[in-house]
Amino acid sequence: MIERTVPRILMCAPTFFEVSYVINPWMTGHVHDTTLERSQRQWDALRDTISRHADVVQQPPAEGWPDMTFTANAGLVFGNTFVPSHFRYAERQGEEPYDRAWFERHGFDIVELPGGVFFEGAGDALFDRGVARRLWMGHGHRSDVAAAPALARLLDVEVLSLKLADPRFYHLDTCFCPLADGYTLYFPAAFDAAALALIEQHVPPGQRIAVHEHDALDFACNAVNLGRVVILNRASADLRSRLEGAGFMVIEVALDEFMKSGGAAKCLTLKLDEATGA
Ligand SMILES: NC(=O)NCCC[C@H](N)C(=O)O
Repeated sequence: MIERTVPRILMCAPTFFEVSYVINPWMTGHVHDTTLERSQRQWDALRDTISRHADVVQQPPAEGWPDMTFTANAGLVFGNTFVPSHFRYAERQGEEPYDRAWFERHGFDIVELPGGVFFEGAGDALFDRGVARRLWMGHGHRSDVAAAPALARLLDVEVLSLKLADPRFYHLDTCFCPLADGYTLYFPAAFDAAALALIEQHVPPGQRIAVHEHDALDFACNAVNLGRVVILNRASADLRSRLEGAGFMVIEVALDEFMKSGGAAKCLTLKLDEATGA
């Protein structure tokens, strides 16, 4: 497969975005607390920023499915294969037919997980950017641990399972972000001891960028990495200088309207060219 030089990123406009139910701690106290004007403005800024480093492809939003703007959760892309999500909560399950139809229409091969396994796509499954065919998978809140061996078999990849321990960091992409050349941004306290040991075993100390709680709560790990660019909601001066020291350029885009729903930059995107590295 020929790898594209300009990555394609799937985004879905927040036309119908709102907080209308509570399925994670961030949503508590924010029901009907967002406005279309603010969310559209912040999403436009993210789209424009990403457009300078990638081609943004847009999926039409569907009325009645307010979290569909978080395209990371549609499923997992690997080469031309798409593994659709099976959402844990009924509040999001209605997104599934729209996502499946979009990927079918765009020529992806649809590969199914076994029935009854919850899996929330690239919210919980993130490819390493240093080691080919290595997938990090979070479980414990949304995705089932049973998705890990199934994905390993279906995609012929190594899957490293990480148990998430803090309900505020309910998807792996809220507390862990593989970056170019194997650098890894993560919030250690979001993981159980075995998961932390696994991270430390597979990511060399010089490539681990552990964030403090204040950065984690600002969704700094929920970053979009395109080459040497890291796009995120906010980074402290300390985190910014550590990322710059590792050769990354940090771009902040305020996304607080989406944080009321428990998501930020990475959740609002899905990379459509996930290299198979084979
Ligand atoms: N972390 C992500 O990948 N996506 C954010 C999803 C937010 C949505 N309100 C949810 O709880 O599923």
